[in-house]
Amino acid sequence: MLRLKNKFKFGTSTPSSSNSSTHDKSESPDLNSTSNSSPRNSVDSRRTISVNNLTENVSKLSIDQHSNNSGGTSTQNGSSTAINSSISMETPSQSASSDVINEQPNTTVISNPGLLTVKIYNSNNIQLPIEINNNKRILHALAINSNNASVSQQLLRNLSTLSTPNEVDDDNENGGLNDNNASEYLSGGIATNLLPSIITIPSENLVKSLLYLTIEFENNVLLIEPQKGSVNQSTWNQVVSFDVTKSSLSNPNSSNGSNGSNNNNTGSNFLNLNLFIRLPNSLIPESEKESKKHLFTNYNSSSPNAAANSTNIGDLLIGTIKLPLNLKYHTKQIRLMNHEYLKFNNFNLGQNLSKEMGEIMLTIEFKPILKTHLSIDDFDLLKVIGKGSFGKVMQVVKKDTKQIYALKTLRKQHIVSRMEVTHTLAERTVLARINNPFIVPLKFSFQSPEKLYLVLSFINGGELFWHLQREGKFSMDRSRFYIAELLTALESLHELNVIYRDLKPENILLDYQGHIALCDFGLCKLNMGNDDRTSTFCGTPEYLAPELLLNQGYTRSVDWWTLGTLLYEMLTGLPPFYDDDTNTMYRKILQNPLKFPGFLEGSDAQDLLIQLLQKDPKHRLNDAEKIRSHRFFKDIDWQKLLNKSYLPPFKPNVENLLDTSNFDQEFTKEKPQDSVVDDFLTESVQKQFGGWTYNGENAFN
Ligand SMILES: Nc1ncnc2c1ncn2[C@@H]1O[C@H](COP(=O)(O)OP(=O)(O)OP(=O)(O)O)[C@@H](O)[C@H]1O
Repeated sequence: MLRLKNKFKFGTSTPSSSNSSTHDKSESPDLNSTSNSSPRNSVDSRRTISVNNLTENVSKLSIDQHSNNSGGTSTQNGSSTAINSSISMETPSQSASSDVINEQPNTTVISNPGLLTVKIYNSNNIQLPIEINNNKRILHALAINSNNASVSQQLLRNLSTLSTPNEVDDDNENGGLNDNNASEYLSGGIATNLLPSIITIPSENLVKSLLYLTIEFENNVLLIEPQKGSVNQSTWNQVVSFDVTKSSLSNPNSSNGSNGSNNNNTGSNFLNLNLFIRLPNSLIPESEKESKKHLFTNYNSSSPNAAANSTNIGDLLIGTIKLPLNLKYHTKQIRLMNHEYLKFNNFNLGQNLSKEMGEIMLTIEFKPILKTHLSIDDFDLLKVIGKGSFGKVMQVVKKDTKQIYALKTLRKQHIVSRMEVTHTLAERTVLARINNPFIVPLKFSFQSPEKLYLVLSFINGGELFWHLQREGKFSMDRSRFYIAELLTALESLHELNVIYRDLKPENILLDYQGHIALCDFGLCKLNMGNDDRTSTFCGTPEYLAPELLLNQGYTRSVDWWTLGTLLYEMLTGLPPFYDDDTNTMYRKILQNPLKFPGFLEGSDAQDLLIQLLQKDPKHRLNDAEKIRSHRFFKDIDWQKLLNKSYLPPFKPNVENLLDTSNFDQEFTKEKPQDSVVDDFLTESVQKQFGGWTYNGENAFN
């Protein structure tokens, strides 16, 4: 059975719309009805239900078409105004709402936002973490594709003298020398030594460079290739830049909890460099493919393509550099590192071994940017990549720094008329506060009189929903990896007293490397302490926890129920109580026992699922630390996970940061434009959006 994606946010259509699904909290599902209101195979079968409960009701807001419009820009008057207006978010009409973080009036501005520039000069002594096949033919092919004629000639000469006629080619039992199989194998470890030290790096369009380096900062990943040289020694001469905003302004060492799990300030404050080699498959011995598979970018892919081509296990990770950056307090341009060599380490060679794999020379500079106001004119619009409930999501490039971002636009009038002001502000507030490596980072937010804009890191590996649909289900290892990253994301939200409430594959993106990036914070509930209860009926039908359906009030425990539901769906292909008929599904969630397919019987996963999918929240595994300690995760080193030091088991097919092939063509073929709208909102309505603008300056400690 397959389900299609929910494209509409349930409950955000206009109240007058016949299709409106906005329920008051008192509106609990009619469990006696058998109406097929959410057919599995209809486009809206995975819809999010968003309901404003009475305390969240902002229905007092109205659009006065006749009043004078002076709002909208009034909040963009500089940093102190931005902070003040952020505090004044709790306007009279929202004073009863608890969906506004109680920010401290005396919060200090801790730094300026700015630009981080990394210059990469050259790398030396790069080693390979595996033995490679002594295959002369492949080395020969690489040599003739080399961009360095003299090195190429030298290698070809060396290769001819290194022939070992005694080595027998698999395809030629006579071992004779002929054009097809001429002594393809070299003796001993010659090829392993030759490759790093002699093979030059092809640079013609036809052949990709053997080496490439990914540089990641706050989930923005850039890929660069060397200009010339050998694998062992190459010249890069590349410059890359990153916008620095809130998450990079905090001290990376300040809040790594004692158990290595407190993660509000981990991960994103580091510059991560990963050096890979595109090693031809025929150079990788089968034994190395098996024993070192975790060093390859697609080691555990369960995709049909990977199965069909099991020899393609991806690129090989040579080593990693993880550099903590403390950019606090720099008000002037500063050089943080000047032509320094940093060592690559490989942490995945087993038994807690970390092996040096060579070095690279860098210069790192930080330059504060004092421009405080952004507008749509600061961006070039590249592609439409999605549609949200209140507007488009576009791939854009920031004109000054050339950084690629996702720009989410939200039309104020739609937000107001659908009574979603509180949820919308909550989304911006959570995104600005949170700092977890598996949550899509907010870089900036700004507004015009008609629209709100969120500038987010552009995550282009596709939705987890899409990958799950394509592959049916995921392997145990792959599911564990995603669930572990999501567990830390939910935990960091809970540490901020935020409930997420809408975990589902549609809201989970995969980044360039295959790590999780949780997005869409439109249903978050703020100021929810450990045992605080709320009662808004919202979420997605398949993922609703029993206590939410019973309308008896619920706590943050609903997020652990949804985590269990998601794990079940990843492992089996469907959520645990799935039914085409929504009300039947609700009844099953409330009444049916949890059933497992045979392959899960007796597994650690089954035990964890039983504990997460307890219908009574009192009996549920409700504590992030306890979940982490469950034996399902026994092999996970959580600090290593937070450091993104595990190579993801599946690498999405992404060419580069501009690549939009993982997005629906329905969107990408649309012309990207910021549509002109003629909405008119009163000053009091504009005031509701006062705290929206964010450029890193109003970061809070
Ligand atoms: N940071 C991002 N990088 C890449 N694509 C993104 C990003 N954010 C959103 N998208 C794409 O845009 C689509 C719509 O975005 P989003 O999920 O935030 O909208 P939505 O679910 O309607 O949001 P809302 O519930 O706030 O209306 C996503 O499904 C995703 O494909």
